Amino acid sequence: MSNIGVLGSGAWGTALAQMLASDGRDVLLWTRDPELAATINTERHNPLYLPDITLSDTIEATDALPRMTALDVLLLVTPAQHMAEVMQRMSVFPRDLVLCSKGIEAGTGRMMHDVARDIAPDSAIAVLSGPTFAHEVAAGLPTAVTLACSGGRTQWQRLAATIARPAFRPYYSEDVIGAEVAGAMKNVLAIACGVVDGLALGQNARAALIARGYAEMQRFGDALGARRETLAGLCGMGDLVLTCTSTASRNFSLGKALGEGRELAELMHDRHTVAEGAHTAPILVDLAHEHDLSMPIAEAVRDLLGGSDAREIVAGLLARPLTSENRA
Ligand SMILES: NC(=O)c1ccc[n+]([C@@H]2O[C@H](COP(=O)([O-])OP(=O)(O)OC[C@H]3O[C@@H](n4cnc5c(N)ncnc54)[C@H](O)[C@@H]3O)[C@@H](O)[C@H]2O)c1
Ligand SMILES: O=P(O)(O)OC[C@H](O)CO
Repeated sequence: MSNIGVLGSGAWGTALAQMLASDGRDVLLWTRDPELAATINTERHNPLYLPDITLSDTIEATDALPRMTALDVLLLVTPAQHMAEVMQRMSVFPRDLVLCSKGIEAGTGRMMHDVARDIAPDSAIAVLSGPTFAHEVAAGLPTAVTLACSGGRTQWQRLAATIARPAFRPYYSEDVIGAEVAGAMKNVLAIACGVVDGLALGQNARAALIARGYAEMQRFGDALGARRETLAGLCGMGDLVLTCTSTASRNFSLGKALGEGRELAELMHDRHTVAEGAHTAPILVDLAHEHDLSMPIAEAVRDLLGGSDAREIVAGLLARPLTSENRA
């Protein structure tokens, strides 16, 4: 049986540890906070990020990064902007790294698999992504994800046996870049849909935004070599359906609050949880420009986060010239 660990003890890392431990397996959970490690080990709770779940006895929390090197499989679940700095503090890496964060590194434009390959070139990389609210996974509710394996079927056979549980179904893919494009972009589109909700623009507008946002995802994915069928799957359309329609999404909620007129600085100051789309939107637009792509919804989110007025942004989107639905 593979030794497995999880790097990052926010809501998603903790939920994944709980899911993996649901069959009695030992799971090592790394947290950067020694006090949180002690709380998890003694009280079986993660009070800040997953307060309503009693954690399994077979989860051991640790703040000792060197312990994470001696595993077979390591799930990386830090916020995207912190993955490189945490990985750089490790000198040896497990054979299989499973990337579970959704975002693009600001400043460099690296996707998470680029970061992992740069720092741990000898490990086999997989991406786990899909419609997965942490609290539902932690509660054992049925969930399905894309598991994109750079090491193909051989890696899949190792990982599927390690990660699948009766209520947690990974689906095989080899399209690492597609899974990453989908996961990063859906967060940006969820902010846009939240704004529509905050401005009370209606459900037609939200559906239109999801469909036109999906067209931007396809355009960006084509430029980076993603497969369209990946974007149509769990990690793309599946996660858009979830995140663009629910206030349980941090990205959607952030957009909604902005649409209601709250200030970004105040919203960011008050939060301890991550809304990845806020970090991804500016670099996504930069990358789109590099590839000469039209991505007006991503640009709208970037502008909103930069302080532009939400109603003016919507007016600008609606005033764009009429065009073909299926242009490249
Ligand atoms: N929560 C979900 O439902 C969910 C589901 C799927 C994917 N994800 C993705 O998982 C990733 C982690 O999100 P989350 O929801 O677990 O986070 P979270 O918002 O619950 O918690 C924030 C985490 O960031 C950590 N952190 C803050 N500053 C840090 C630093 N300088 N270095 C390292 N870590 C730092 C905190 O310790 C904490 O663990 C994100 O990319 C997110 O998009 C989340
Ligand atoms: O709360 P969000 O917006 O970060 O979304 C969480 C997950 O990515 C949903 O699949």
